[in-house]
Amino acid sequence: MTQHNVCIIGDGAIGSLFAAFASANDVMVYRGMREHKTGVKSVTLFDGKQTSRYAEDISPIGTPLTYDLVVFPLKVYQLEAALLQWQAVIGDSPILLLQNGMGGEEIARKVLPLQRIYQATTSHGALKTDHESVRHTGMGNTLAGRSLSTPADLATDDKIRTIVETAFPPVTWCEDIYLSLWQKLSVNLAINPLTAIHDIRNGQILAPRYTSVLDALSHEIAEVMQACGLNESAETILARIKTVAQATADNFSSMHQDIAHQRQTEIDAITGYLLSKAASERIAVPTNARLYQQINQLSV
Ligand SMILES: NC(=O)C1=CN([C@@H]2O[C@H](COP(=O)(O)OP(=O)(O)OC[C@H]3O[C@@H](n4cnc5c(N)ncnc54)[C@H](OP(=O)(O)O)[C@@H]3O)[C@@H](O)[C@H]2O)C=CC1
Ligand SMILES: CC(C)(CO)C(=O)C(=O)O
Repeated sequence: MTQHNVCIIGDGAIGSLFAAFASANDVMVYRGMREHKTGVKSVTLFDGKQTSRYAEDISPIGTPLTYDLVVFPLKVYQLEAALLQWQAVIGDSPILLLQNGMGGEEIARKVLPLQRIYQATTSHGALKTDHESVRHTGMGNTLAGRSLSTPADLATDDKIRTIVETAFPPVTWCEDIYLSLWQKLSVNLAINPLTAIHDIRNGQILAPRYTSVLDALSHEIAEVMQACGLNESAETILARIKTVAQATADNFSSMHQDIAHQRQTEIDAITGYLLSKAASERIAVPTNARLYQQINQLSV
């Protein structure tokens, strides 16, 4: 059996988790590190096992190599700089964008017009406890698929699917990853800003005082999704938001944590993305616009 090699850019929480899973599943893992950075040395998995094996740390001025897959598990706002920095080293290797929020594909396509681009979003939880350690805080699932702007190629698509399924299980391979990303976005559009603004846990948005804002958000999101050619009703969106809020009731959302720790939020890739789609489709989204403004007021 051929051993696949995967390069993972950065040593963030999710990237380190991906690397730990991949090396435990016999995938050869290279790590794309910023120059002069030593990086994460140990990942504690959900079952308590510790792991961290990298074939090699590579740098953006290293020798170009073709990888079976290069994973970019970064924030959308870090993506353009990272792609520009790493493009010479990764050559024409297929890439996997792994983040919350939208807009990553458009950014990647501008920098790498001919690259094969795959996309993913995960519900695993991972936390960097210090600059050398990452902890797997919640078992999840990863949705992945070929991006809209990448033409189908059965053999390559199958190979990438096998690599992602082997490296980072469990994976749901999506024939329409654009729809799956939008469905995840619809959840983040409600839970993330509301929990950050009101300083509450995810489950608390189910209280009666948030009923009308959830309803308004769901209707606005549905209208924009429908204008983008996606057949989603406000009722389906609202039900999905409530299901995730219930399932993650005790968690603080990533945006809540970003605001609490005075870090840059992902609001531009979440609500900002919806606002830009709404503007081009001439759809009014006042509730989302208000949350966007409130998050920006809270941000550093
Ligand atoms: N953590 C979690 O539990 C979850 C996260 N996600 C999503 O996954 C994405 C990644 O999140 P997360 O892992 O938490 O974020 P992190 O901030 O932990 O990871 C990003 C990493 O990328 C590195 N990086 C950025 N630019 C470059 C570059 N040019 N070259 C090399 N490394 C670079 C950063 O390094 P540096 O610190 O040096 O800038 C950092 O280590 C986000 O969209 C998040 O919303 C989704 C589900 C759960
Ligand atoms: C699904 C949710 C809301 C879970 O906390 C999330 O993705 C996040 O916090 O960014």
